[in-house]
Amino acid sequence: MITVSALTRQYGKRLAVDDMTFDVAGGRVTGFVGPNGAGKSTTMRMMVGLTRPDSGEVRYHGVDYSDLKWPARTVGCVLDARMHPGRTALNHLRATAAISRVPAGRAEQVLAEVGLETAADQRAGKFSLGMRQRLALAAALLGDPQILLLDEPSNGLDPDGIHWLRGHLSDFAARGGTVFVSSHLISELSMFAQDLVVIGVDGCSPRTRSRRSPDAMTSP
Ligand SMILES: Nc1ncnc2c1ncn2[C@@H]1O[C@H](COP(=O)(O)OP(=O)(O)OP(=O)(O)O)[C@@H](O)[C@H]1O
Repeated sequence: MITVSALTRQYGKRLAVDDMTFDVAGGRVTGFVGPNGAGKSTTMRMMVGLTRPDSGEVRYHGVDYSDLKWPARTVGCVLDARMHPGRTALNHLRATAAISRVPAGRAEQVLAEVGLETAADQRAGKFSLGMRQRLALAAALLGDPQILLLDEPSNGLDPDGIHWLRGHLSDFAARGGTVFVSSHLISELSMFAQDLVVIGVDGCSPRTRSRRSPDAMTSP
């Protein structure tokens, strides 16, 4: 369970995230939907300590992210698909594994898990956006986390890739994992998310709500 309480972040005069409160249940896929500029990325970055909130807090089973014993092994993130262009896919994962203190052997496993084993020795700089998204997901899976936070992970994926991603995330949740995945398209999330957090253009909490059934979803 992730609890987001009264998160607020301002950039200059722009209130990017205003008093955002919601929770994310374990063992389910929760979609995070809102239009461009609504504050989804800023919220997700604050959830893993990459952007400092002006106020508010995020707790994972009651524990602050900065106090988690193994943050990278607890929470796997795809917050952007940038990576060192000169590194091969396998070397990128090995380097990430080393930083996260994960056994290097996991690199091959997660590469196969995302269907990139035949591209192991190709440089990431030559990858399509869809392949980079798969590689970013592989990096997020390295630490065998219980929680996945994914910001627009289907960007650049073709229809087969999107179908594969939905299945992969649903399986992850069915095995007890927690998935929090953003999109600006409610139609995309409604295909597989069980819960939904909807935010408006000003990223404010009063328009944030959870739905417990895809059948009940409507456009924000
Ligand atoms: N580093 C930053 N500096 C200044 N303003 C920022 C910064 N990051 C985000 N913003 C602003 O905060 C607001 C929310 O941006 P954010 O990227 O969180 O929205 P989003 O919902 O993820 O949008 P998108 O769907 O387009 O990715 C926007 O107005 C954006 O311009």
